[in-house]
Amino acid sequence: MMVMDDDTDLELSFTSTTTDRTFTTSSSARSSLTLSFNESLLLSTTTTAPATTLHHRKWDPHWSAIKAATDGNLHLSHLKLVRHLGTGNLGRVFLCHLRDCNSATFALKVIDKDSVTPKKLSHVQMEAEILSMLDHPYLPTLYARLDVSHYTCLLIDYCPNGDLHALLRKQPSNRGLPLHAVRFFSAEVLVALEYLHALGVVYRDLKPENILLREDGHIMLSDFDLCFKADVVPTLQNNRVLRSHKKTRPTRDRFGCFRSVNRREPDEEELTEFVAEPVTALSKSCVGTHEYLAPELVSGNGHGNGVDWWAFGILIYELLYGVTPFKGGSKESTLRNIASSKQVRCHVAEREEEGAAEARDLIEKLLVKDPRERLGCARGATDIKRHPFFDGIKWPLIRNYKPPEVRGLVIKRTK
Ligand SMILES: Nc1ncnc2c1ncn2[C@@H]1O[C@H](COP(=O)(O)OP(=O)(O)OP(=O)(O)O)[C@@H](O)[C@H]1O
Repeated sequence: MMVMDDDTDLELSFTSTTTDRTFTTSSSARSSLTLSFNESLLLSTTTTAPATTLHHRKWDPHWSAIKAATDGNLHLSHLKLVRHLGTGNLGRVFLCHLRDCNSATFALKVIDKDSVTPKKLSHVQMEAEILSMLDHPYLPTLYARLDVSHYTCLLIDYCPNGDLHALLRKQPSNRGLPLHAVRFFSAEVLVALEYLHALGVVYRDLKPENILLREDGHIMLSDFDLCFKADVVPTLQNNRVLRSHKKTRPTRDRFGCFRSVNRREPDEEELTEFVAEPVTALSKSCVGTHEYLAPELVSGNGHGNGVDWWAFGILIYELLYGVTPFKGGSKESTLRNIASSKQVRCHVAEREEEGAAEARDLIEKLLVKDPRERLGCARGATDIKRHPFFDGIKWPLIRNYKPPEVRGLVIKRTK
């Protein structure tokens, strides 16, 4: 790869490999492309910047750096490309920073619209549209969309800590992450999915590769090209819930003996809860990554919000055990395993840490073949958050939790 950063021209050329991790990808051929932006192209840039004043991260120094460097109107010429970070289905991603401020780093996703199929072009539109809607700490901020000639460039947050897939591979004997880390990362993913679903966005591509890690160790979900949008009607629902799932105590039977099985305290309370779940979402296009596809996606008879909750179950499983539960010797056999699955059993070597039984129970409730019976499908994250695996998490404070210390994760602590 070669990167040239002249003050007037941005030019780079590289050889890259397209990936075929997703179901929609057919090509795994190497592609060699040259990108060059000359003066006339730079002048013809159309910049679409989201309304910064409304953004919850308006205090973010990235916004003020952009404002200071550009008078608010960002062009490609304001950016200095540093290196190629990776190549995806749609385009290439570069690390860059503002020419006038090298501490303000970003990721620039560059899509050559002339080199993608009409179907992939619709994925580009979807990704740009979804990104422009997002305003959440676990999701990327779209600082600008730059349309230059036949290129669309999306300027988003840069995550220097890689992704959860790479982090998993750094664990001893590929045995999964420590349980407290699984709990932390899956709780953050749950909150990100909750937000997406509240916007009516079904994500459809949950997997460790798409969970990037920010400098501070918190997650950032990426890749929105396979999403679909649906209607969502937020409601307030009254629900009877147990005060605490762990409140059990031995009870005496009528002969005065202690029963061997603990019974739950009937300690219920009525709660009014906010539910915003796209329960009527329906799509028939089969997209996603094989090992993460829900049975209804594999059968192709239509699917909705439930595919994300299934994938959430696969994710927790993979983070815990280092493998996915239905993986076969080939993509076809993986799909067969998913289609024939009745009820998943966590058969891999048991983990003994505290909380492992709760994790297994949650996985089993998420990996239910019938989406109507699957945890999360009816009331979304509201029900999943209440599962004993997440007991003790103070959800409104989760953004302030300290990320776990995990081998291979270097966290920059803020003072
Ligand atoms: N914001 C980011 N910060 C750091 N690295 C990133 C960022 N976004 C993408 N990358 C890197 O660039 C690579 C390509 O990302 P991209 O989102 O284009 O495709 P992808 O993750 O391979 O998914 P897909 O092909 O399904 O769209 C990723 O694998 C990742 O390594």
